[in-house]
Amino acid sequence: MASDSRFGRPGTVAAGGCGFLGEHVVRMLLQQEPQLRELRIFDLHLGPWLEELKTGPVQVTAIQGDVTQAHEVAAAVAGAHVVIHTAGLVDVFGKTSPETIHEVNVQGTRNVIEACVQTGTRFLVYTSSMEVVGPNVKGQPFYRGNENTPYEAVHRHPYPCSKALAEQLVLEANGRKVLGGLPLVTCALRPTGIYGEGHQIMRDFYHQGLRLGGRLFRAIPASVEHGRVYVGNVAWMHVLVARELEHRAALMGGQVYFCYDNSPYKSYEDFNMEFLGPCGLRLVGTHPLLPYWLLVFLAALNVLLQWLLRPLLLYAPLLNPYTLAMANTTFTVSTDKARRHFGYEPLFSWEESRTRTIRWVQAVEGSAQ
Ligand SMILES: NC(=O)c1ccc[n+]([C@@H]2O[C@H](COP(=O)([O-])OP(=O)(O)OC[C@H]3O[C@@H](n4cnc5c(N)ncnc54)[C@H](O)[C@@H]3O)[C@@H](O)[C@H]2O)c1
Ligand SMILES: C[C@@H](CO)CCC[C@@H](C)[C@H]1CC[C@H]2[C@@H]3[C@H](O)C=C4C[C@@H](O)CC[C@]4(C)[C@H]3CC[C@]12C
Repeated sequence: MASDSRFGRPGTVAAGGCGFLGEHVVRMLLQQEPQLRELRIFDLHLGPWLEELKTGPVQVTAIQGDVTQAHEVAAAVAGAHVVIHTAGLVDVFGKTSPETIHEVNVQGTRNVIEACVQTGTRFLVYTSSMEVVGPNVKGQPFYRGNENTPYEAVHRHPYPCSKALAEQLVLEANGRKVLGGLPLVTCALRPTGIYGEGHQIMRDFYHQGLRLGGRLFRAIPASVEHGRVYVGNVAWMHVLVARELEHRAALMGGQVYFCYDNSPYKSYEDFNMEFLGPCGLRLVGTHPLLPYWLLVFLAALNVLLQWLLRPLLLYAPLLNPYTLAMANTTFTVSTDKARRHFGYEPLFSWEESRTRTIRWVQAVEGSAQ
């Protein structure tokens, strides 16, 4: 099949295309890629919204499959031009075993790479994470750093460990010969905390606020900056990379890029209030209402409760030692590498990202007003 974009781009695979980010990637591809002829959406759980896509000009195929099953991945990837791999298990709450996280995130990514090599797919875009860098186990701040900022990237938690290993596999695969003898071109994108329509944790905070009578209580100092990026801009960056990898293989192959936009630098809680505030919630306190040692104690208690209750039920609250450390450690990026390498500019301004997110929270059932 011709891979010259003048004749239309043959198959694009969106692995994990039914997830929070994946759905935005799929919709962005359909909106912003006039050359797209065929889109395969590969996911363990297919969403009902896929049906509406099947009537458009692009041939959309939904494939229910598991990235841990090499043959299923190979069948989905065969003959495709590019794979955008956003499939993964995002779990920092102890819902899933470390073995399963490793299996899906690391072995799953290995299967995607091998599928590209065996079937002759030349371009692979991988969704990595800021957590490949940090925050590290020492809780050292990463203040407006870029892709070259020195930082001791040491992790113990299964999720960042799996993302780091998978990213390494993807970068090492750059240049491998695929079926037909041409080199594989790979690239990893590292979003910070993504927000926007469909963000489950934002939904959880909103519901928690409603349960607490329209209030949330400050737990993290306002001075701790946490990197956030709008889902539409993350999706746009994936689409641009998928498009440009072919033309700028020498420059972009084997590279990592932080995902960034013009979202403001704020603490995790203050940032959430940009959306939850206009939906009727209030963040109580200018300083943390509980002393840090008590939060550490409660986080440790939650781990104990999770362990004790495991035979009976899954207890996975937002607060645990890892999420507390993440929320309490400054980690923000400031970079223009994506602009320099492939002309990325955010598609959505901060105002638009904010408005869209607020509209979505307002539409989430039940309003505080
Ligand atoms: N959400 C964030 O803030 C954030 C930040 C940085 C990086 N990321 C990365 O972005 C990617 C997408 O994250 P998300 O927030 O959209 O998560 P998500 O859970 O909403 O989406 C992941 C998708 O992968 C699919 N999936 C899971 N296991 C699978 C398997 N075995 N086989 C096939 N599909 C499987 C899920 O069904 C889901 O549709 C992940 O790789 C994650 O590590 C997310
Ligand atoms: C102590 C609580 C008081 O309100 C606040 C807890 C907040 C945490 C639940 C979240 C703080 C930072 C978040 C993570 C961060 O945004 C980046 C991530 C990277 C990505 O690859 C997956 C999601 C996440 C780990 C994200 C998860 C939720 C937080 C830990």
